[in-house]
Amino acid sequence: MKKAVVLMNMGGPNNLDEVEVFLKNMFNDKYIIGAPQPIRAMIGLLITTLRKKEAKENYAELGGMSPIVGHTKRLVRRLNKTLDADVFYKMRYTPPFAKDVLEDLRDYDEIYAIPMYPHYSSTTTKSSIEELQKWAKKLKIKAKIKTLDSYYDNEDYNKAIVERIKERMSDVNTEDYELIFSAHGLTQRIIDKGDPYQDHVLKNVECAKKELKKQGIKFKNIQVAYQSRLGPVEWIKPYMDVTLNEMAGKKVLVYPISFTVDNSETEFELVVEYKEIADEVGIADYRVAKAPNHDEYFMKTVKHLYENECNIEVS
Ligand SMILES: C=CC1=C(C)c2cc3[nH]c(cc4nc(cc5[nH]c(cc1n2)c(C)c5CCC(=O)O)C(CCC(=O)O)=C4C)c(C)c3C=C
Ligand SMILES: [Fe+2]
Ligand SMILES: [Fe+2]
Repeated sequence: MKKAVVLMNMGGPNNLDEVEVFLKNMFNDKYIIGAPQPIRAMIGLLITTLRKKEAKENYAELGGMSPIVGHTKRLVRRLNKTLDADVFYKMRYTPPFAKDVLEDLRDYDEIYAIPMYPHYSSTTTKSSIEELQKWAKKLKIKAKIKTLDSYYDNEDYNKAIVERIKERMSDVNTEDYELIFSAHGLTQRIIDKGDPYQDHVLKNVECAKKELKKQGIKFKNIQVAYQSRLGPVEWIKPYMDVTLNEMAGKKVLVYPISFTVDNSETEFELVVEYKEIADEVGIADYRVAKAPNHDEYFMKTVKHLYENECNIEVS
């Protein structure tokens, strides 16, 4: 029996020429921009045109590509050494796409598609699974494809979060710090239509708080805020910049709760852009923890998800 694990993520440019491809594909996704065609294409073109120059400059500062690429490849390499399946990854908006990876999986019997999103959202998990399903059908892939919705409450995943917090705070007393769990934002409209993402994020924070307590780690205060707001519409609140503005004179640790793998939203938006706000506001110390990446507890989580939790058959 030939088994493959496919990690599914959003993607990010592999080089500066791919920045436009990334943005175009993202804003052409019906789960990101809900408007029907051709309005969606027009909105997509407008946002891509407005966004691409700054986005390119940001990715240039990150070395000409998204950090998501290297972190994902490293995770795949390490998982390949520990799982009894061959491990691959596919991205939603940049290569390798679902169709590219599925071509390599023609002689496999089972494919375990594991979202790199711990929280379910139509904009991420659903969009990725549907894409995989569509191409599996088109390419007549014989393998059974299995997946799962979310794992924000997995104990090892929450241990990985706490490991990353401990790692960033090893030289200071956590009790002097405010902890902000920063989640990627979503438009309020998507939440109002029933998307469980925010509910899952808040439940994840409760699980992480329990794990911190279990390990005797205390912070001055713990709260949640949402980053990555874009355009003039309402996004879920509180906004990260507003929260930081209330932190003058305080010491702050930010943990990127939406992500299992570091990417431009963590390594650029949180580390560079929000640091500028922190400095302007007069935050006494501003730190950002790493995402789980290849932490041993996260590797254990993926192993567990593959072995026990892929109960949804999609083909
Ligand atoms: C309408 C816009 C967006 C929605 C909705 C959205 C949801 C969403 N995104 C992630 C994870 C990631 N997003 C990333 C980048 C990114 N996201 C948006 C917009 C929306 N995201 C933009 C415009 C960008 C590009 C940033 C830029 O500078 O232009 C990334 C990083 C990719 C990388 O290159 O490293 C991730 C990861 C989640 C989890 C989510 C909803 C739950
Ligand atoms: Fe995003
Ligand atoms: Fe952002």
